[in-house]
This record gives sequence, structure tokens and C-alpha cells, in this order.
Amino acid sequence: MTARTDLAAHLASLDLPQGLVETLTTAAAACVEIRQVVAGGALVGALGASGAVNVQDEEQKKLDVIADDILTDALLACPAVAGVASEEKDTMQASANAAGEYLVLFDPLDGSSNIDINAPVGTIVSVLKAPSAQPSEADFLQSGRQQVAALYAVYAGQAMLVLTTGKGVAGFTLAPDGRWLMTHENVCIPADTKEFAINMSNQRHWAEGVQRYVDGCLKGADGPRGKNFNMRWVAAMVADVHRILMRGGVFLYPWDKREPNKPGKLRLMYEGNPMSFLVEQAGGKSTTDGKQAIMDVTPTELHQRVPVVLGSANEVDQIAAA
Ligand SMILES: O=P(O)(O)OC[C@H]1O[C@](O)(COP(=O)(O)O)[C@@H](O)[C@@H]1O
Ligand SMILES: [Mg+2]
Ligand SMILES: [Mg+2]
Repeated sequence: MTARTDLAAHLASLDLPQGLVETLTTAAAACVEIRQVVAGGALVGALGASGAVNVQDEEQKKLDVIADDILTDALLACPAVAGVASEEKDTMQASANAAGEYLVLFDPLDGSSNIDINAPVGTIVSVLKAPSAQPSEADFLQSGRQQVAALYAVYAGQAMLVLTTGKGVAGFTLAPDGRWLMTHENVCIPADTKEFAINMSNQRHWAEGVQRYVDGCLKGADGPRGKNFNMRWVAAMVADVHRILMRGGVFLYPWDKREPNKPGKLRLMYEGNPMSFLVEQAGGKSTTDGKQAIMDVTPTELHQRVPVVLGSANEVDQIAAA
């Protein structure tokens, strides 16, 4: 096998504060542990419902809870971490570390409906600087622009970890010895695409602009776009965004009129912001509606929702203009 840079060497090359290196190393190791549970599936009791409901009123799967415990325990034990916030928990948790410098927010298991059918799932992580070593919930409500790092791990045919610390995007594949080895050095999203991703079953609820945009894609070479489009929907944001980072495309989970006061399905702090950091660092755009950057949204609550329109830059502009 070719000698490859591992995650530790990559982090060392970035000239990052030691505490950030420790935080990212801890999160990446937790993802290896989660991957092992995902891979064991029914053999390790990882499938099925937990019987509980989370703060978002969603039925928790066993794997949501297992992944949350793995990440929470690992990060709270990391001396550089001042506190964590999880999609699966009502409130943030402060660590007992007197010198914690970072706040870590995460979606421990993204794509929960895929768990029991052995389809791709993943973990999404956002890292902020901690204003104090004894953080309050308000300390977590920083805009996406304040992130110092974001990563996701996707557990599919291979497990991959994709990371940014604000200097581009690098992708790593999990090797049999448990190390993350760099396989994708400088991930760039092509500006143009012929592929879109949206849950079509919600079509009747979308706003008119989204209706017009998708209609243009469906008409293909016979319509206003003058080219044929393909459609994909993995039902795990982490895997849909991974596809876009690998070969371009757009992903939409837009506002819709079912619950007009609810901004969308996806969560700003655990999904929208970290994915936006990665997408922008890879040359794509990540917006609420084709125009407003998600990372410029001012958070008002930990479990805030956000509409999402992201991916290939020119195609996101098409959605803005639709
Ligand atoms: O059920 P739908 O409408 O296909 O929604 C799928 C979306 O919901 C999510 O699974 C929500 O994430 P969780 O699994 O973390 O709750 C996204 O990953 C995905 O894009
Ligand atoms: Mg999710
Ligand atoms: Mg989740």
C-alpha cells in the first residue's frame, strides 16, 4: 500500500492550537468506535428503537443513544473540551475540565431511518471556541462563521472522515488498523452539476421558487435548463452531502408550508453549520434559500431548525433565481 498521511500527521501539519488537535483527535477516535458498532449491527444489539423520544420529539433509535454516549463520554473526558451539545440531549453539558477551551456540538448519528436497513449513516461535528471554561448555553449560540473546525464521518462501504479547519477540506478513509488515512487531499465541489437531491414526497408543500427550480430539472433537455438532470436521495444528509463533496450536485431540505413557522427539518447547530463550513471550504455554497448563507444565521436556540439549499455554486445560484 502507498504510504499515506494519517489524520495525526495532517493535524500536525496545520499549525493548530494543541487543544484543537486534541479535540479533533478525540472526536475522530469516537467516530471509529461508532463505526464499529454500526458495522456490528444486529450482532451487537445496535438496531431498532430505544423506546425513548428525544428533545426534538423524534423516536430515538438504539444507535442514536449509543453514538451519543460514545461521543459525549469521549469529549467530556478530553481536557481541551469545555462543554458539549448534542442533537439528542435537551441541554448542553459542561465538562469538569478547568482549562477547557472548546465547545463541541454534534449530530451523533445522522440518517437514523437508514440504521435498520443497513444504508449509510454518519456523525456530524462542529467545534467552536469556548468563551469561558464554565460555559453556559448562551456560549454555544455562536454563528457558523465562528466555527474553528467541522467534520463528518460517513459509515458506508468504507468509513470516511471529512474535515475542515478553515484551510480547505481533506478526506480520510478508515484503515483496518483503526487509523484515518488521507485519501482525498483537497476536496473541491465542481461549480456546475446535473444532479439534485430533495425529498420529492414533499413537493406539494414547497414554496413556489423551489417548485419552479425542480420542475425545470425534471423537464431536462426539453425545458428551460436545456439539459437532463439526475436525482439522488440517500435520506441521510451526511451521505447526500458527501456525494456532493465527491462529485458535485445540490441538496435541498427547504422551508415548506406544512408548519410555516418552523424554518425547516434540519438543525442549524448540528447539521447546517458544520456542513456549511465544509461545503464553503470546498468551493460550494450553503444557504437557507439559495441566497442567505447558513453560517450568517444568528442562532437563538440550541435546537434551532434551518432550511438548507447547498452544493455546486452555480446551481445554488439557479435556485436563488428560480
Ligand atoms: O425523512 P426524510 O424527509 O427523507 O429526511 C431525511 C433527512 O433527515 C435526516 O435523517 C435527519 O437527521 P437525523 O437522522 O439526525 O434526525 C437527515 O439526515 C436527512 O437528510
Ligand atoms: Mg441528522
Ligand atoms: Mg441524528
